[in-house]
Amino acid sequence: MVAQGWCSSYIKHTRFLFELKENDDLCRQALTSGSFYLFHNLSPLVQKSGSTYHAPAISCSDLLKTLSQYGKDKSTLEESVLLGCSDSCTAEFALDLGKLEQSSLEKELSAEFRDLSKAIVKTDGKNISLLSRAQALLRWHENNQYCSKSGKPTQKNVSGSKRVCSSNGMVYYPQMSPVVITLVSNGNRCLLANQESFPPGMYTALAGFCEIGETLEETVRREVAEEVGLEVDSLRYYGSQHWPFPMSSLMIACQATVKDDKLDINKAELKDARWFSLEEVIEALQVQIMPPKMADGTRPVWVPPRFAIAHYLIQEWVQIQKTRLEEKINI
Ligand SMILES: NC(=O)C1=CN([C@@H]2O[C@H](COP(=O)(O)OP(=O)(O)OC[C@H]3O[C@@H](n4cnc5c(N)ncnc54)[C@H](OP(=O)(O)O)[C@@H]3O)[C@@H](O)[C@H]2O)C=CC1
Ligand SMILES: [Mg+2]
Repeated sequence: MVAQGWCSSYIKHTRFLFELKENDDLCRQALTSGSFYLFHNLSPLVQKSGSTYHAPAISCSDLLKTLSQYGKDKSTLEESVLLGCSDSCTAEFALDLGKLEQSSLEKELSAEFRDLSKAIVKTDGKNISLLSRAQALLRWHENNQYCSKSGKPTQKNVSGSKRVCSSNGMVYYPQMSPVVITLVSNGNRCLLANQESFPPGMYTALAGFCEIGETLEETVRREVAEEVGLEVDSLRYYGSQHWPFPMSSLMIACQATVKDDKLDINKAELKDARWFSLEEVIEALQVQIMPPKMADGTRPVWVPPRFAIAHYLIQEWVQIQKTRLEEKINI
């Protein structure tokens, strides 16, 4: 039985979504009463309110009215992917209208399609995870329209939780690549690195993709050795985050310690890596994103902003250092 009407608990929501994913007819029905987050060639539709962006949820009836202006009908709704549901169990979908003319759509919807990597800085937390998930799912469908074995088209189920090859029945599920992000500390300093591709002045924890067959612990040890030539001594899991750029990754964040502190930087991977004191890290956390150049032409060091798990990993390290210092004073 699908959960009906008002439901508030996490379990009810989860079961409701499970049924929508499994049952095409139910999901088709949910499309006709759902709400929609719209994209245009993977750029989300956002509305500006003050200095922040908000992603509007468009009702099915409003969407159908808009689509009718372009000669489209409710069959277009089936190109959507299921994202989740509201507190009142209204199914939420994402739909990419990239085939329609962007500027006229923006006018019609009184909102703009913005590149997610730029819009994310000004978007509120709940909308960030929703849009990240939506973009990753839409991108995965766009990139997996053919079976890699038969070369024949794959078909999306209604919710978009999988695609099936029309000729050999192979099932494809949306993928994300596991990536470890590790804040290495040698006691009272932590290691932050900068890559050629980063915005100027941005330093962050060491990151690297997991290789096939590796455990997370092995990836952390390998990446730290590969990038800065250090042996990890101890390791602790901190938390995780879905990261949509450039493709979909699951960022797994860890705190690690090393005994040695002599860096041997792999210049093919990193532009720079440095040990930072507690005071330097506190200062970097306070610098705005993309700060202007200083008088000497360089930029102050800054760290990833609040939408990136790296920010919280670095903040946690600061908190631990402060607690240690307080404990020392109290002894
Ligand atoms: N959310 C956050 O707080 C942060 C997120 N990140 C993210 O972490 C990710 C990984 O960091 P990075 O230092 O670049 O990783 P790596 O150190 O693993 O280096 C990237 C290289 O690994 C190769 N690679 C191996 N597997 C993959 C795969 N599945 N997808 C893409 N490339 C792969 C590619 O090499 P080749 O080009 O030779 O194929 C790529 O250039 C980045 O996507 C970055 O955006 C990073 C820091 C903070
Ligand atoms: Mg790396």
